[in-house]
Amino acid sequence: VVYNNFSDLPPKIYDFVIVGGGTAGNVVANRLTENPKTSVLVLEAGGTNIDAFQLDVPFFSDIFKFQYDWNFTTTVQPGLNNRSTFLLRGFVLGGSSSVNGMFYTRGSADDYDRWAKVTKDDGWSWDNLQPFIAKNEKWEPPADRHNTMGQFNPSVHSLTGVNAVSLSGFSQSIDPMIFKAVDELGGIFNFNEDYNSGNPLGFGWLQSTISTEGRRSSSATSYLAPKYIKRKNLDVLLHARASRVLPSVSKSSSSGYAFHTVEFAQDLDGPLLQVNASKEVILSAGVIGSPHILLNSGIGDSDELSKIGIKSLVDLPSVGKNLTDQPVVANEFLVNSNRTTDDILRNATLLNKVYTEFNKTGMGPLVVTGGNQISFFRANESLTDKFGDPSSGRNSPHLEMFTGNGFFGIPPSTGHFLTLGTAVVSPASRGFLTINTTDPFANPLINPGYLTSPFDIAAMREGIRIMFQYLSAPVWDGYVLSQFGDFANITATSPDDVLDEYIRNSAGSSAHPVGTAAMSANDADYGVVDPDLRVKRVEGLRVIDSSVFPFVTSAHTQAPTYVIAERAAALVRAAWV
Ligand SMILES: Cc1cc2nc3c(=O)[nH]c(=O)nc-3n(C[C@H](O)[C@H](O)[C@H](O)COP(=O)(O)OP(=O)(O)OC[C@H]3O[C@@H](n4cnc5c(N)ncnc54)[C@H](O)[C@@H]3O)c2cc1C
Repeated sequence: VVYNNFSDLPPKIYDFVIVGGGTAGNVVANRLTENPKTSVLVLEAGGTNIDAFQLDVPFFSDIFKFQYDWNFTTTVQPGLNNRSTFLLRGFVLGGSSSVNGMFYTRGSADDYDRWAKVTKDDGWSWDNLQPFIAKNEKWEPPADRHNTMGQFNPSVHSLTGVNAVSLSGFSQSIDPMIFKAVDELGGIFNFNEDYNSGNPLGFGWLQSTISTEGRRSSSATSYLAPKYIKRKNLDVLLHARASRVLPSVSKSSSSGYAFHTVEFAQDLDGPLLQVNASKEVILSAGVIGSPHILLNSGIGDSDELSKIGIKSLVDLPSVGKNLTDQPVVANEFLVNSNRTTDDILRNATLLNKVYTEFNKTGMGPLVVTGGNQISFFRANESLTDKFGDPSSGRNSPHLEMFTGNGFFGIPPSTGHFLTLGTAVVSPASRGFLTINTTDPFANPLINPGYLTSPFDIAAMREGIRIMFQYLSAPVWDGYVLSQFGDFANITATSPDDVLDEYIRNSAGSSAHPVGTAAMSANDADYGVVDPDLRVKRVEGLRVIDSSVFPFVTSAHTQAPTYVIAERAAALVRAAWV
């Protein structure tokens, strides 16, 4: 049952209280309540009262996201020519899965094998996670029911999971050109039938968390679908923003503390309320929310906490550290075509027409998120020889290039565009999150650390040069007219300092931050949670969300977050249920 007011909740002690009804939190809530004897309360800071138009229509996910995100203050970024940047997060039931770009990318097999190695838990390896990938994914035909033969490998997909995944349901005018260029060029531009097989390198058809009806599949629409949310043992309280977890005495934990109580507020000026969990509190408030709650609660670097007047209960210096995001640059080209997505956003009559089509049929240009392809590349060995290799292995990319059949974001008033975005998906840079006040509802301070490692800026330069190499394919002659904006004077042979200036003026977040409450081996002297995602040195508290990634996967982060949540739910069930 979904509640808006604490006073309406039934007077009972829940077995588990999950903080955050986002991507991971809803998976855990769903799986734990499969057992009718287990009761779960989810506390979600956001609501559900967001315009369904903008939540459901795939095309708008990246355009209107700013309206729904909790724009945390970030410190000015020295690496980005002193610009401030925002880290976007979903602030609504479903969390970031309700507002994200819906790309479904698992990363490479090596990414997970590295997790297994650093945690000394083989359960996190690619092979051992396959059942959890399958429990999450429900492969569906694309909205336009086109023939998908050769566009994906069915043997690496699951038809039986909860969260819908499909290929693009609308073919775009540039699709044939994208793959013609691949044929013309060969080499690193090889066609990859399925980048989700564990070997992502090359060019493939994009897979997205979109249903056959052309709708967004978020953790709210899938894991909290009506058949699940009606369970008597599953309650969700909206507009409930947790401030702290509160300690009690523990005889079994090395810190002497257990955390079974969550303090929260429904109205930031209103009273602080409390709920208890008889078994565990699970933090699933995301890469910003979870470490923020830990720090507010006195769990973090004891020196840093003491300095701002917070009583340190558990000295875990890794809380908030290791923040890893993937910097991205959207490179814009003016093109000789009016069959791009730009006019949809500029012409109200056209938008109305395609929206009516979408509403009636679940088809048309609104069932794509901008582009239909994705590609992944290794950086040249000279870079990894010089700076070391931050990737997880030889089959893992350092770079992504995505294609957009139009401008990335709101287009200028004239012109038709092709976007070729470049991102460093295996970055070496690390940022951090901290707090500077005892007010638990003040925004945390975030420094994403983009491009602070020399590898990352060199890799981004290489990504841009790879993009120019790709555009040298004959198929683009006559289609691409010129370059746009700050990018206008950049060439493949621009000197490094010119490229660096462009990159530092243009790069931003790909919205994939992870790692601020990272898992590590039981005997490691760093890390925040153990391989079972229990907060180290305390009793009764786990973190299950994207903050536990020890390293970012070399791709977008929702699929791995779902996989973490599926396995974590099984670990919790094994411990208790
Ligand atoms: C705009 C955007 C675009 C993206 N595009 C893609 C993409 O195309 N493909 C991809 O794979 N990944 C994408 N991502 C990243 C991906 O969606 C996230 O990595 C993933 O969803 C994170 O899941 P999570 O469970 O860690 O956190 P979230 O899903 O963000 O869930 C956290 C939840 O906790 C709630 N919360 C936070 N603080 C509190 C508190 N104090 N008390 C109570 N509740 C709280 C939030 O409201 C939220 O519901 C994108 C993300 C964004 C924001």
